[in-house]
Amino acid sequence: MTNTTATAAATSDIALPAHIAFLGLGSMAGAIMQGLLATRDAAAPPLKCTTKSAASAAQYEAVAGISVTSVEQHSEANRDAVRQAELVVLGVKPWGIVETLTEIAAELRPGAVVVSVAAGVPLAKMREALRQRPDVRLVRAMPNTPALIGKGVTGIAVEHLPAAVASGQGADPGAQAAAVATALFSAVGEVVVVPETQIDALSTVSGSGPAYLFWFVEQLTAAAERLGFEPETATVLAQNTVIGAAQLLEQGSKTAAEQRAAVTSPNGTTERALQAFNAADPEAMFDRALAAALQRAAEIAAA
Ligand SMILES: NC(=O)C1=CN([C@@H]2O[C@H](COP(=O)(O)OP(=O)(O)OC[C@H]3O[C@@H](n4cnc5c(N)ncnc54)[C@H](OP(=O)(O)O)[C@@H]3O)[C@@H](O)[C@H]2O)C=CC1
Ligand SMILES: O=C(O)[C@@H]1CCC=N1
Repeated sequence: MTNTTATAAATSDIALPAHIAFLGLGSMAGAIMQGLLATRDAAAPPLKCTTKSAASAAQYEAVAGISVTSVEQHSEANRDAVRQAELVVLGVKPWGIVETLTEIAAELRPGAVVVSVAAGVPLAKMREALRQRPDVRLVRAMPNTPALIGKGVTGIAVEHLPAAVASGQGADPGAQAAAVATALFSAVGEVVVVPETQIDALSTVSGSGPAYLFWFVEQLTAAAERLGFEPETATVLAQNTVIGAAQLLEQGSKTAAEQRAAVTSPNGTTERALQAFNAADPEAMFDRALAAALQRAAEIAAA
């Protein structure tokens, strides 16, 4: 497990609660749910999941180990899903977080841990929606979609409760909540625990990061097509190059810089290509892109 900023609990020390609910099961929460399912004991209680539409719920009809109910078909779906849950994952869009928390506030099991994966929604805003439930522990998480195949990277941040509230909850409720969230996200990849002030910045790197890589593949494919390759061939060239290179990195014997050096013959062709890329000031381009993502998170927080 990687950890650069603060403490991340060891996976083996933590038991994942038996009763888990997922409210919202789209690209992100669906990936976490399916990644988790792959590691879960067949005898474990079903993961209780909800979607907005019946059509989305129907996509999971044949999946064993979960029950999925849509709010469209059953207006009580979210409230029913959380009643027994020790751990609740909020997988709705950022603008649905407060509404969903308000909806489930009275039904949450005492001491439940509620984890939001929403970009830009601060813990303080979530706490405001759950102000009548100081017993419930809140976590902000920023996962990414490779969680689907157990290769996710997730940043988590816990709230710091006022001393008066925290003292009524036994030893360090924040640490306990972090441990539960770590147990969840360790099942689907790497976990980094950070202060909440860093979670939006982390999101611009690892939360959005898969999209940057897919965009790179699209760009390389299109460039190959402009060089005259058929679309199918261009896709094989670009896509398999990125997959192969990522797997070399995963082997871990060399850093990215060392792997790049191994491809780049002195005065060779790759060197010329990299010089052309560097002439476009990639540092400024990356800084601009990540700053734009950070700015959007701030806008969501202020909305
Ligand atoms: N996509 C990503 O890579 C990442 C996303 N995130 C965060 O994850 C969250 C979800 O994003 P994403 O998965 O992309 O979005 P999606 O639109 O794919 O998923 C949203 C899900 O929420 C469901 N939903 C909407 N309203 C309700 C409701 N009232 N009750 C229950 N379920 C509801 C939707 O159901 P239906 O399908 O029926 O509309 C859908 O399953 C966002 O907050 C985002 O910031 C975080 C990290 C990475
Ligand atoms: O684009 C988004 O808002 C979400 C957060 C990080 C990745 N996807």
